[in-house]
Amino acid sequence: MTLSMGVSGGISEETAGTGEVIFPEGFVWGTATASYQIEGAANEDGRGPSIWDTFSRTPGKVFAGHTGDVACDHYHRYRDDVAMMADLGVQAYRFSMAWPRIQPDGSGPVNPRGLDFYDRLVDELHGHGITPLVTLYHWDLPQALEDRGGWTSRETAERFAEYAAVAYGRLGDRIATWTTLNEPWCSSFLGYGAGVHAPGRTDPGAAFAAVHHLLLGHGLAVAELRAAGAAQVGITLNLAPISGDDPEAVAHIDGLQNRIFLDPVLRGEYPADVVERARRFTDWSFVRDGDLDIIGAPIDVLGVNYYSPTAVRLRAGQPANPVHPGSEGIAFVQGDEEKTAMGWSVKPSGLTELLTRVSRDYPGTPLIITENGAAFDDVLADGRVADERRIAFLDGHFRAAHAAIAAGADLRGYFVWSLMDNFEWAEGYAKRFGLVHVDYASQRRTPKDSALWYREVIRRNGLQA
Ligand SMILES: OC[C@@H]1[C@@H](O)[C@H](O)[C@@H](O)c2[nH]c(CCc3ccccc3)c[n+]21
Repeated sequence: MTLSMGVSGGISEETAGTGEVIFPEGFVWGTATASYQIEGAANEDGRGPSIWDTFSRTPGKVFAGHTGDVACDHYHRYRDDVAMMADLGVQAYRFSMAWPRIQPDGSGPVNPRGLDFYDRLVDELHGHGITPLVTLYHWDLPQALEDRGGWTSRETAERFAEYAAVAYGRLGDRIATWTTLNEPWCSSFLGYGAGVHAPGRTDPGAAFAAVHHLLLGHGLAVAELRAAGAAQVGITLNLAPISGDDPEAVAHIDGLQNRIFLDPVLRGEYPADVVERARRFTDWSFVRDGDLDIIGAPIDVLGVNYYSPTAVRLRAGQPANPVHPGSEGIAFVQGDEEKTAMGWSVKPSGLTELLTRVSRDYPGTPLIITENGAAFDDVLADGRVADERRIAFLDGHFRAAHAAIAAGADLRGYFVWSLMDNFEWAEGYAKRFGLVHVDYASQRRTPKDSALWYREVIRRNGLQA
């Protein structure tokens, strides 16, 4: 079953907020994880160091000095984790491959034991009837490449395409859907601009160069995957609806958050307003003739990660937000909506707004929600986690996704972030996004109430009244 399966079947009468909601026949329900966040075994079987191994060891960068050295020990526990997914009725599983397992130095020699792990994982998934969806890059760049400029260097884009070909060569016969990057916005603006993610650089000009080379890597990898016969290729972008009274402020942030990625990938061009505003930080000389044709090569599916909307307003004297270069005078504001443990506003209607906007402005590309979920302060008591807030969060967002489908969005599937609690980047293990609770001392997994609820949603292909 590939995710490009045409959806058929009627849409039940939309009843906002309550009432029965049934998704189209063939809609795919899944869960998502990422290599550095769950695998552990950081120094095992030939894996090389990544920028997150380096960053998490840099004092002050990650909560309490947490690292991904052990994480959920998924590298050793994957069989039980896959069996747990099957028990939860999960139909598809989005995971990422660790480039440093497959090419420890990011180029040249391939580490067969690294490929062997994903071989075993994919066979385990198929053995349980779970469809794999792979992300080739979910932030764990081999450190050796960062030592040579990382994503600010064109060479990294070229090495990424070679890595994609190596991964496809071993697993292309068993993985139908290949997404290249997870959230180039994070890799570039958090990693090279604000410095709050690996590699921890704080240089807006470097961030724009990283944007381009990440996108170029995507395009070069798509060409390799197509040449090798991949059934479905795509990319995952974290996107958000941007609201505010000042059109210029909204356009500025919408440009940096959304259009700087959507336009190249789906239209083969950078948005002119973003290019102009960025000239304070870069001369864009890293863009070469033909690059945008490579980046804009057609894809089969766009992964959308949505968590929370963004609201902005003008505020005199407001310093620039380091994540958004050039955002002087623009304040990021939050309404009085409920907040998650990350401090993010809970606004399901933002998902409907986002999906309908993408469908309207970038028609013709099927969408899948590759991440949506929430961290709450879960409590394990008597072998149970009564995470009612997560159930309410997901219920609301599933209804919002259904409303987008009813409005014409070509949405094919939904992957809840995350299968299990895991290493939440700069927050370490302090934030829990999982449908399944992980006790890191014992590595015991406990499906939360939300996991049991999700099992019923999947069985019903929708929500009860
Ligand atoms: O923060 C929850 C998840 C991460 O665990 C995933 O690895 C990552 O793909 C992901 N992206 C987002 C939205 C963008 C974002 C990420 C991290 C920090 C702030 C914003 C949320 N999440």
